[in-house]
Amino acid sequence: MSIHIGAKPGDIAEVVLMPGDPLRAKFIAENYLEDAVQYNNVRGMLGFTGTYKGHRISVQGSGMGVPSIGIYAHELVTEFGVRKLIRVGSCGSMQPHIKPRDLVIAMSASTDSSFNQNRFGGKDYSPAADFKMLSKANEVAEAKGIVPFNGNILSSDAFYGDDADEWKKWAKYGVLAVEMETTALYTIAAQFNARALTILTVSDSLVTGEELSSDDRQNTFTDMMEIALETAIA
Ligand SMILES: O=P(O)(O)O[C@H]1O[C@H](CO)[C@@H](O)[C@H]1O
Ligand SMILES: O=c1cc[nH]c(=O)[nH]1
Repeated sequence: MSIHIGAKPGDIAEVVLMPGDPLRAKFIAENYLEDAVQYNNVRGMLGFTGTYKGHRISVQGSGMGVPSIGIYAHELVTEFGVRKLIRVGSCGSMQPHIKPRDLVIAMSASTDSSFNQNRFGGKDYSPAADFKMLSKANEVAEAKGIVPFNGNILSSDAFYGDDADEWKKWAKYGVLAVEMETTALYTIAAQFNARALTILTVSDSLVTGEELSSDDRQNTFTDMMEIALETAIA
């Protein structure tokens, strides 16, 4: 058992899906995993292990934001031997051609967080996805008739910022969408020689103001979940 994950050695699979929302973790376990067993309820951050097409898979809520996923990713890799982490999250689109329910795969993650500046003495580290998993996720998506948008995303510390137009600078430089965790996930995976990928479903558009409900965000992003599961077992 680690400080934040109440599992025993061996309870967690080598590959873990990580939604921000612990109830999205429960949805994935209930709808896709066979013989799923809940191994964590510390702080209500649910974690489950089961099998998907005969392969052992875990799904662990990460909570919201860089500090929270930083804790869970670190403990999964260093205390439970996890080797592959796939974030399955929601995001806000910054580009007019990327609409609600579209999929975004994060090749890299820019950030306004100090997480890596602190780590690298003020210098700029570029957290990047695992290329093999990124390629596989695209292959799986295309086989389902889905063409995801691949590119740079923003991991922001603030869901509610002060300047309503701040996102436009990032958008001008080609950033596809905003979420709150990937910069830390990719950095921690790199630190411990593990592999990480973020797949996101667009839950709202900063361009048009459209947004999906909380229930949609928890229970309906099934294309993303299925692509992540197929990538996980590849
Ligand atoms: O839907 P999840 O995975 O939580 O991801 C996004 O949603 C949360 C904000 O509503 C942040 O965690 C952000 O990254
Ligand atoms: O706009 C959004 C939508 C989802 N997640 C975010 O962090 N921002």
